[in-house]
Amino acid sequence: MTGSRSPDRLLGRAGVSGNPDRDQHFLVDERVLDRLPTYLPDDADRSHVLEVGGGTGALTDRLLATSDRVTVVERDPELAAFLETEFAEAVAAGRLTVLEGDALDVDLPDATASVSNLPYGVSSEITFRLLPLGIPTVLMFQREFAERMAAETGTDEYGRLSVSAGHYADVEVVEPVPPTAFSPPPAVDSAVVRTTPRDPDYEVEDEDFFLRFVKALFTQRRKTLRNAVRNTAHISGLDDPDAVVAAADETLMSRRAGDVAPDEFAALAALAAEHGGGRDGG
Ligand SMILES: C[S@@+](CC[C@H](N)C(=O)[O-])C[C@H]1O[C@@H](n2cnc3c(N)ncnc32)[C@H](O)[C@@H]1O
Repeated sequence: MTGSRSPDRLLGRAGVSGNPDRDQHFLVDERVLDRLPTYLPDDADRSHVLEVGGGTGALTDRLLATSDRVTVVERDPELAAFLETEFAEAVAAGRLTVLEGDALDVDLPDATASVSNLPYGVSSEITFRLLPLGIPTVLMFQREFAERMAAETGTDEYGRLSVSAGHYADVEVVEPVPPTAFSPPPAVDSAVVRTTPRDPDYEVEDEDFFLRFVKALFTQRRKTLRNAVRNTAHISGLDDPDAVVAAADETLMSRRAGDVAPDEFAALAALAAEHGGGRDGG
């Protein structure tokens, strides 16, 4: 039977209690666990769902109940072995694959969606592996990170994280989650974020340059873009920042990074790339 395993019993059977030093805070609130898969967009393809950080499988169980196939990545060898045993039936039926390894290194499968209660220590790096896959995701983050990721242009929280995430997807905070929902409880509040992939108005050919360029401009978020482009050329790797400023729209150059939307950054990065951006930055 799937979708009904008690998180407390799973913890007991696995014989673990969670180790914060290993980013292990297990979700024990069954209502939150039950809701997570339902936050995927209605039209999401649930044929192959990726879960990063399987733990003792409380979420894996719910994903098996709501999708055809699940791949779970788990770095802790003991937990990966436990998942194989606990869900042996689903593994044998080809409905569950357990990948033991670091989610930052493993080859990710061609999943159609991801639902994950992420290890917070590496949540940013994992997110920027997932978003370029162009699949819908439901991800648990530290609340402050979630709010910065979903922030609207022009707000105090809007920054490079909002631009980078907003370039790939529409991002919404769908549920705040208190520390008491986890065992052991983390020191911070959490929140669930839904990302729905979008077709950006401007394609970015060199993603690394785009992310570096945005990061550089936000180091000078109170300056006009005109000054920020010039002052941060050494960070972004622009050969000829004056040429970029001259070629760009004058009104855009008079605005500040915090008021510029993701697509406008992408267009500016494309223009910068034509003027030597991305060749030698780092
Ligand atoms: C926050 S717990 C979530 C566990 C479970 N999904 C739940 O909801 O209770 C994060 C899990 O990710 C695992 N983990 C930590 N760092 C990881 C990494 N770099 N790659 C893969 N798994 C990782 C931890 O061992 C832990 O099981």
